[in-house]
Amino acid sequence: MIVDGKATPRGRFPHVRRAGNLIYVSGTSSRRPDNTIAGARADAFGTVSLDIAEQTRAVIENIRDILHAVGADLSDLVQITTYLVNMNDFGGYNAVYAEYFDETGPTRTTVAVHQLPHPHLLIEIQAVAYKEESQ
Ligand SMILES: N/C(=C\C=C\C(=O)O)C(=O)O
Repeated sequence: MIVDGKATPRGRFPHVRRAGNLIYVSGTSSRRPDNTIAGARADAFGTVSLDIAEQTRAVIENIRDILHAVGADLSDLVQITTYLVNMNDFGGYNAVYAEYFDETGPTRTTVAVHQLPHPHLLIEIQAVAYKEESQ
């Protein structure tokens, strides 16, 4: 399913797919529908500054919007995989993450990757939720 109002996927895949009671959310970034990136800005000289806290918050909010489109919420998440470009961002990411989730929340794996699909992206999250179809 492609979710109205979210950034168009940059490939032939959906934002989200339900398989029975499981809901799979494709890797999601802080990209906005207009293809600008929350947590990335350039000054008058073109110097780019990237903010892991802002990007992490935007990613989680994007996932929340995508889950809402299929009748689920962040509280239904059971598993998260996070891709960071730089493990030096782990602390900033972890602090924002803790505003949304705790030890009763989804299992989590965080890894560093060489690159993400845009040079201004610091983080991408892929997630799985469990929500009974009839609910
Ligand atoms: N999930 C993928 C890319 C996501 C990019 C974005 O949300 O900006 C993919 O290429 O598999």
